[in-house]
Amino acid sequence: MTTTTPEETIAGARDRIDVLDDRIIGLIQERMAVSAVVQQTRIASGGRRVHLSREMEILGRYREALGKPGTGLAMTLLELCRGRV
Ligand SMILES: O=C(O)C(=O)C[C@]1(C(=O)O)C=C[C@@H](O)C=C1
Repeated sequence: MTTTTPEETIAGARDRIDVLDDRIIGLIQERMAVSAVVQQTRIASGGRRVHLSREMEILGRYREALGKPGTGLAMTLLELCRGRV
């Protein structure tokens, strides 16, 4: 029987975290591109970049799923997607 050392367990878990972080970053970049389409379309038809009620919906969703830090995460995501307001 082979035993796994704590160092090996940690190294393996960190490899998985790196893979997950790459996927998360890819998803964020995809979200930014989709968000840009929505914003550009709204602006081209005379609207504003920011849509507050939609942002409230998104903040609520993240908070419900992840608790209070979820709100901060959603705010950071929104800033990445539409810039600072
Ligand atoms: O859903 C929209 O109307 C968007 O423009 C997308 C988005 C987002 O990234 O989620 C970006 C800016 C708006 O203020 C609200 C939401």
